[in-house]
Amino acid sequence: MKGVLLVNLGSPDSPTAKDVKPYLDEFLMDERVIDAPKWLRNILVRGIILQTRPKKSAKAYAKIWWDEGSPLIILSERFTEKLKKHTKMPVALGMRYGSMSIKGALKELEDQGVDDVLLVPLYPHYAMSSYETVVVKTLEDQQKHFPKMKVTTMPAFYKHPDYIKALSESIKDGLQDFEYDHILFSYHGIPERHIRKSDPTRFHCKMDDTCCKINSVAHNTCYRHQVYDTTELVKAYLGLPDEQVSSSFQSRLAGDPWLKPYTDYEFERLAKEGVKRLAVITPAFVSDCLETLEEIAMEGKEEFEEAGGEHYKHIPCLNDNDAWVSVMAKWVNNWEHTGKLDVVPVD
Ligand SMILES: C=CC1=C(C)c2cc3[nH]c(cc4nc(cc5[nH]c(cc1n2)c(C)c5CCC(=O)O)C(CCC(=O)O)=C4C)c(C)c3C=C
Ligand SMILES: [Fe+2]
Ligand SMILES: [Fe+2]
Repeated sequence: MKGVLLVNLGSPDSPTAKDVKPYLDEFLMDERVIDAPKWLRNILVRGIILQTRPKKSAKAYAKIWWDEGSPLIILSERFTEKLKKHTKMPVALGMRYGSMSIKGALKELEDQGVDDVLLVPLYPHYAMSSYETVVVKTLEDQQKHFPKMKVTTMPAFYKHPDYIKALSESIKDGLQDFEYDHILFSYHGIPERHIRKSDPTRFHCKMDDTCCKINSVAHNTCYRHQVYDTTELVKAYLGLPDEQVSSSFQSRLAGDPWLKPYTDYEFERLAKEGVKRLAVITPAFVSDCLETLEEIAMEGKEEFEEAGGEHYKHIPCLNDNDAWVSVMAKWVNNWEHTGKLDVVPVD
């Protein structure tokens, strides 16, 4: 029997340093997130980052935590429950890190008689630290614990017309009561090195727009290329003028160069250039989470206003938006009936 496995990133069990520490340990010790050799990762993560970060992160989590729990978990669960109503297949939700494991979700599917699984990483774009690590971990767990199961993976859907339409319409709704001078598309950042590592040709990605205009297989795994595609397609769908839209990258850690421009610098630049009314959207995330609710909706607002901006609005992620649930239902039901995944045309 066929079934669907949705996987998102995960959250700590509570917004306390005690629970944030093991969660961050699992997250940052992932070789696809901090891609240093294991001995160096140990020093960087356990010897340096985890000495101070859990306390700081717990404070940030406490600012956005809901009575029911982590927003990312609750919103992913709401999406899952709605999707279940649109498909006859069993649907389970797992998280890459934390206690809602992928293995547990696979077991839930197995208990319902599922032996043919459609894995849906809940990320629109391919990055080794998000999409790829979900696929690798799911296949590892499947081979180790459910060897008779078959797993098929949904490709990154960053430019699928159905996704672009749902995202654009949700942005339009979010902007109904907000007159903006500028819309900033703020994507989660990654180290530039990850882009080079994910380039199968080794030479294509130049970290600028010149490479993106030349068709290449590299784009199938290029996070930078894919996020700029999302921005351009939403811009075209909504008929937004070039000069009122830009993209940037948030949430970097200290050390390596990460994808630029950096979101916090953009808040300052835009305000200094006279933007008074700024709308920010965060399409690297399908569910609101720490990075959108704290870093963008709270910290970003302060940074923009301190630099001279006057009105600021964070547009929510797709979360359990009905049109988005219908799109996912269309894709998974199409796979159930035809075995095909008409998701993203590759370059
Ligand atoms: C090397 C560090 C990190 C990389 C690379 C990275 C990529 C990446 N992350 C997401 C999505 C999310 N990240 C979230 C939180 C978060 N991310 C990092 C580090 C890297 N992420 C850290 C240390 C944290 C924890 C919080 C903190 O201490 O600041 C979240 C939020 C989780 C939640 O519970 O709400 C999401 C979602 C993507 C999509 C991505 C690559 C494209
Ligand atoms: Fe992250
Ligand atoms: Fe490119």
